[in-house]
Amino acid sequence: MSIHKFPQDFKWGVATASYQIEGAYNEDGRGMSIWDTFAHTPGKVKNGDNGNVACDSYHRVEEDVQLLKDLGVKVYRFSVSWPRVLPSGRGEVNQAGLDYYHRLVDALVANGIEPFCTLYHWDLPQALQDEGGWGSRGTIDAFAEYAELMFNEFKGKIKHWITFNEPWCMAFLSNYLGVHAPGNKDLQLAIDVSHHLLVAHGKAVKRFRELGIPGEIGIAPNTAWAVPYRNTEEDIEACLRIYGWSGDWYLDPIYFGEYPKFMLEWYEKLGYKPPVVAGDMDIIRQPIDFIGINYYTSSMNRYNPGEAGGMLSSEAVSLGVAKTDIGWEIYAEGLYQLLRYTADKYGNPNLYITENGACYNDGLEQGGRIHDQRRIDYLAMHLIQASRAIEDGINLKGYMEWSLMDNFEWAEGYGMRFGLVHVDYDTLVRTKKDSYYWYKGVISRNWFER
Ligand SMILES: CO[C@H](O)c1c[n+]2c([nH]1)[C@H](O)[C@@H](O)[C@H](O)[C@H]2CO
Repeated sequence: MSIHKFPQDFKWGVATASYQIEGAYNEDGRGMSIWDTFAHTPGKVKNGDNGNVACDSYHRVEEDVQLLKDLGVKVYRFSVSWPRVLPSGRGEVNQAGLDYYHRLVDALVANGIEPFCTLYHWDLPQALQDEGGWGSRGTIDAFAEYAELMFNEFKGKIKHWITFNEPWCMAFLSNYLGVHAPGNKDLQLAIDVSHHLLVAHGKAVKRFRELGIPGEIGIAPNTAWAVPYRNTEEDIEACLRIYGWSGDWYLDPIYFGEYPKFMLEWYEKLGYKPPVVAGDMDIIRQPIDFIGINYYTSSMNRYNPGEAGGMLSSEAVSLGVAKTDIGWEIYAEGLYQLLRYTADKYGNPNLYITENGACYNDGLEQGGRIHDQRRIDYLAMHLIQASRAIEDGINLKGYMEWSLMDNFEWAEGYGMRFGLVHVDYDTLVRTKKDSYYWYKGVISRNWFER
């Protein structure tokens, strides 16, 4: 057994997202989002589930903040529903929507919890999608205006801002693989979306600085770590393309002002390239204050130019390790390797783990307890790697567990549970799981033994 410690000012937290927990999809002036449209389309989400009610957090601010307070978190990462504050995506503001976020932020601050705000966690106003969505350059300025509204409205109250959650999901999972809203399957569109969201990110950061907003701003890519099947140049490059797809493609333009050359050449060989307009790359490369790392799993990849290798000629093979209930392989070492790679490549910037967690569908047992020991084991394994990274000089500043509570798991619907708190979707009763109490102990001690 060893003791795993964390710095005194380490920012312990949990994370959620608007469409996954809020519900109240058509209340108090909220506009429709692409996820309302997608989830209401038969066949898109398992069991026909949708976020109409979700965890009903829109009506349960005090109850949820009490869960956060009891947990002892220092920060709470949540996202804003863009169509709840700007029903048409731009123009007329919905004051009731802003008032909801003021209630949430004020309750957090009153309880000594720092709000960590994600501006965009996938719920684009449908009105903007109707004009081309992220495939259109018009959405760039719409996002910048939305960001400016939120910066001015919450200036001094919210001091940690994330522009985008998981650009790769916004672009490729949603517009090339078609698994998420709006469900397109078009590689050039996905490359266009990636570029437009990067320009939008840069414009928002630029306004954040120009407005003199106190605090910090960053972005949270989803970074799929890949381990080479064989120690050959072909397999190593196959892994670099996997990471390049989801991480470098976004972080290189921000940190270096250019797309990763090896990925540009890969796409150009296939006949695709980003729609760069003069001045775009300078806008994108606004300095940011941190990178948010969302880590859940890794893959083992090998070069395969055939169909099994897909667009990247990179085939995933099993790591041969245990999987969570959503089928993702558990590979905590991958978190360390990812943190190391990111620190070495981008100049050891401030990092937060903005998401890490596990899907285990343990249910209520006699006596109302939920014994999710597998989640405790998963969290412990990954926190060991986080502590190791800090000891090795990596500027890891905080950890936000995914998720505070079970919630709408996108195309999987409500069947996949990631929460420290169980939600009964019939009654909306929240029940703290064993992992909630374990994590509460880690936070209060700032160390744990394993
Ligand atoms: C490979 O996992 C991805 O990085 C990822 C996993 N997750 C995410 N991104 C999203 O940011 C969350 O909204 C999901 O609920 C959460 C759990 O699926």
